[in-house]
Amino acid sequence: MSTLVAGIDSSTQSCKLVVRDAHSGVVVRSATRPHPDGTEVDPEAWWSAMTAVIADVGGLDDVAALSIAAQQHGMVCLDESGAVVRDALLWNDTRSAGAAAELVVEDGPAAWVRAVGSVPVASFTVTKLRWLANHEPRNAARTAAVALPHDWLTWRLAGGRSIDQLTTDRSDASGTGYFSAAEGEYRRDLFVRALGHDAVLPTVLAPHEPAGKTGKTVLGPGAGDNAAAALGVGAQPDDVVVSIGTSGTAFAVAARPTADASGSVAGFADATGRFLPLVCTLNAARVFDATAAMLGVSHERFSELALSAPSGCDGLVLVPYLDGERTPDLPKATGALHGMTMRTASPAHLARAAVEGVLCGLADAVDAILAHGARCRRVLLIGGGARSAAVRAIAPTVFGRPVVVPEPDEYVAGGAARQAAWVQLGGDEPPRWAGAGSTVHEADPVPAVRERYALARQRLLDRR
Ligand SMILES: Nc1ncnc2c1ncn2[C@@H]1O[C@H](COP(=O)(O)OP(=O)(O)O)[C@@H](O)[C@H]1O
Ligand SMILES: O=C(CO)[C@@H](O)[C@H](O)COP(=O)(O)O
Repeated sequence: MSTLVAGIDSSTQSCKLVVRDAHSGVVVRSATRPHPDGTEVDPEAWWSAMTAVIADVGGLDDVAALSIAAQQHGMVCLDESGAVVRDALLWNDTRSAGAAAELVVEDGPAAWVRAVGSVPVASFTVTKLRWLANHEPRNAARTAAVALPHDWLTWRLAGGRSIDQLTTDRSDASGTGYFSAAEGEYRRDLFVRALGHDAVLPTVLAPHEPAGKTGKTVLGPGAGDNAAAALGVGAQPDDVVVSIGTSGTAFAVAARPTADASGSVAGFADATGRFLPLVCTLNAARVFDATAAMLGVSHERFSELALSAPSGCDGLVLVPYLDGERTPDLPKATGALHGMTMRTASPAHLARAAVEGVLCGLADAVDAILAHGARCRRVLLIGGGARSAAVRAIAPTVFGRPVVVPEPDEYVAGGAARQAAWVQLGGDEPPRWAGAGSTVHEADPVPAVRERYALARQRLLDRR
């Protein structure tokens, strides 16, 4: 009988579960359930979605090991008894922008980078803790432990009773702003300075160290979703992965930590003991959702429209900061449409401007990763947005290089399953699974698209 393993992606918009054969990686069953909207969420909603997908696949009785990956940075505060203190503030909740600015001014960006490898922005857990201390001192005082979404879900699934049993992994801990990926240690001083007092932090497990059990199923340490995606897609050191999901991310697996005092590149850890320099934007696939909804069309029609407009949209440029922006750090920014004329006032131009605008932001992200030492043999494009034919076709014109699109799949859940297989089978490296098929998209670069975007973005910056 084959050995089965499972991986979960508790992402911003949904919970996905995939069961795979531990040796071959072949998918055996899968399920998805939605998460509620919003940037402030009761963790119980993640638990309900997760238990529902487990039930949907017929339970875990025949699953030897399971790992949970999840959206990074979310602040889950627990009291002494392990009860949730308040709704979790997610990575895309920008209310802590002022707290982030306060923390950066206190120490200076260079000191933050030396301490934890990143300059904190509103997404980072440490800024959310400072916001809590400033705005909800009673909730801050009740906080006896702070976990991330994947830590909390793993702990609950293990039947966690005491907050001392919380665990995490290096990849997710490195997104808190109080863990140094380079040193492999918490910076409790920074944690205490943000929250106002000390509290329990999850024990950081090694990349394939078990976190406990649920029934007979062994639980892996789990990971942040981007680190799990790197595992799932089998990223090599000279690959740059671009993910277009709720967030837009560009990241690479690196042997050494990065230190970007400008704050663009976050110095995260990966899920194998290496590093994961990463740039994250707040505006990605949901810009396509919003534009398609505005035009009253499906994703398929949106894609057809975008492909029917000329490259560069006759000068129409969308700076897509619909949710504010994280990179560049403009939490209060709004989107802007430049170059409206009688000619460009068409659904096709708007659809293409949305695709080009999101891709230009991600091309800047790729450049930032490369400027910090990553090599780029190929760009791998994943995430829900990569399901769009227009995105796949337009990406090489904007990135200025061929783009490899692995077969549409749940790469975060798949990476978590691969980690679970590693926990189950042991060894120095995660098991090798045959990679999914992929298509290579090539097109002549159109530098004018990025040039016009850069001008439009600068105009937005100048208005501030
Ligand atoms: N064909 C498509 N074209 C454009 N966007 C799409 C398409 N299919 C899915 N999406 C969008 O991708 C997003 C989901 O991507 P996913 O990577 O699963 O995100 P997350 O991990 O943040 O939940 C949703 O906003 C969804 O509407
Ligand atoms: O904040 C980051 C990375 O730093 C995001 O990538 C989150 O981890 C959310 O991921 P998705 O829900 O978009 O997959």
